[in-house]
Amino acid sequence: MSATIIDGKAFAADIRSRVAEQVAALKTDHGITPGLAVVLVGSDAASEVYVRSKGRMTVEVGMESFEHRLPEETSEADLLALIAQLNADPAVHGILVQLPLPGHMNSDAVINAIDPTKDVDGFHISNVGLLGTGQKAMVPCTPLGCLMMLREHLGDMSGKEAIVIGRSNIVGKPMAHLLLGESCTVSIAHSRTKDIADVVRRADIVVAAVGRPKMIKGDWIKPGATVIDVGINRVEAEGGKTRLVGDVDFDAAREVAGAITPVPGGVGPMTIACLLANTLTAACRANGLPEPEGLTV
Ligand SMILES: Nc1nc(=O)c2c([nH]1)NC[C@@H]1CN(c3ccc(C(=O)N[C@@H](CCC(=O)O)C(=O)O)cc3)C=[N+]21
Ligand SMILES: [Mg+2]
Repeated sequence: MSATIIDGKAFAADIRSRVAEQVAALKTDHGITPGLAVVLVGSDAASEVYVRSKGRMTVEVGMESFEHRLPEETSEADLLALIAQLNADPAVHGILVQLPLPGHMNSDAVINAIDPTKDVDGFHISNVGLLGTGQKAMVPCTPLGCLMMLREHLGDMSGKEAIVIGRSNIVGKPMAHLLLGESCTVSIAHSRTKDIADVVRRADIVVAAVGRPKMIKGDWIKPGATVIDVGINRVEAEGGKTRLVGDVDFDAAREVAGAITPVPGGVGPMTIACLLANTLTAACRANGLPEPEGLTV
């Protein structure tokens, strides 16, 4: 039996159209245009691609896009000064500083300088604390996108065994909190986990976020499990080309799983859609308006 393929690309397009509708209403009813500022320090080729597609989709949903490209050698003080300026700018409702930052910067200090109400990545310690205590937070975009796909596909997740593979602050840890919020029994596996295949085999829900191509094998998957593949790994392909593969061995896992997300076209597009949803949420909250429907946790 072959798994249902969860179409993140189509789901993301649907979320963006719902965001666009609510942005239009915000404009006509309240004269507010949500604005998203993206800051890119240095010129990593992959980062350039993401920043461009974020900028394009921001404009497509009717929001204002502010792009700030700073040279690699920018000082941390100069970056902090830009963040202070964006924090104070009423036209900017969301701020995203593209990670990773150059090695000479203290990323924690930079992220924690963002006004937490504008922190659409949900990486500020105050948003991490709010999520960890079950309070209203800005939720990191990738885990939020994964949760939306899981809810759509599974509905009630109460009592299900969930495993998150990877313990990063960006995906693994916030994902585990979100699954706890759905009343799953949650485990986090990582590079030191013993007998990881057996641990994964118990899970009804698998979220793979390790950043290692095809690490999760087909025979690690419990028959019928739902598999969310967060990995976006660029690997060499035939003819000197490159292609994207996930953290899961897709061809093998799809023969066992009940449902699985593809790479590309799974989690990646959902991440960007959730960034736009978070920016809309931030604009609503900043103006004392109700939360957008169906776009927050
Ligand atoms: N502060 C910060 N926040 C981020 O959210 C953030 C970041 N820094 N740094 C870089 C990573 C990476 N990231 C992606 C988003 C969408 C796709 C995406 O849409 N991928 C497409 C394929 C794109 C392609 O072909 O390269 C897909 O999976 O279908 C990929 C990667 C967000 N990141
Ligand atoms: Mg790890």
